[in-house]
Amino acid sequence: MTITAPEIDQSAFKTSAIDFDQLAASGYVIVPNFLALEYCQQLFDYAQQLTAADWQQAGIGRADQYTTNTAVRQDKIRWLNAQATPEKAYLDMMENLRLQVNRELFMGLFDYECHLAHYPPGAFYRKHLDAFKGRSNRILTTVFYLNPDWQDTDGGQLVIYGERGEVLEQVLPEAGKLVVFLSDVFVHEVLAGQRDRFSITGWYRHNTSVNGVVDPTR
Ligand SMILES: O=C(O)CCC(=O)C(=O)O
Ligand SMILES: [Fe+2]
Repeated sequence: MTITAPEIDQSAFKTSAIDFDQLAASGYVIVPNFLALEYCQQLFDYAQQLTAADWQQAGIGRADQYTTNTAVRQDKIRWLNAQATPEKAYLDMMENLRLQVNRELFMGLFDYECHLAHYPPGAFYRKHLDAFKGRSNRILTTVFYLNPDWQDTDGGQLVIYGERGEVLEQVLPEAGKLVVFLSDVFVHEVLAGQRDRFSITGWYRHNTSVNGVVDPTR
């Protein structure tokens, strides 16, 4: 079954349909034109005008286990928050999607965190899982791409691997495309590209707070 997201308010982006049956059956789904290019361009332009001070070197691990390791990943990131208008529009859109996923697949997703990512030419992110079974509350990964006119020859593919290490998908980071997958199931990597590559990566999470102490988000 396929449903279309209702528009939640004027500021929210209008999104196109996601095939929830496909997500349920294979654990991932790729939606080529999730968001209309005009909205995508707004996010792309916003990312372009950010300055060096707005970005941080991406790291690995969370909270006290956080380290930066440029042999593993070389992107720069910026966590989104609702204070900046284009960031809020994206967060609203993904909140809307959270409610849809819970309605369609009963996943009990509790919240969402996401960051912009900038991979300069040559930057990569080696094979990894976003979550380890039982050790993370990250349930569902979303990656949304902002890059207009991205060509095969630009590289920068997201490669998604299956259980036996076989390549399931090679995804070009084209503007408007959304990829959703189970965070603790699919090993994936970002290949080096020829151009600056912009995306928004996020995670829907379960609530693992204990005695009212909320699990750290990052
Ligand atoms: O940008 C992508 O295609 C994937 C990024 C990723 O794997 C991550 O940030 O964990
Ligand atoms: Fe990842």
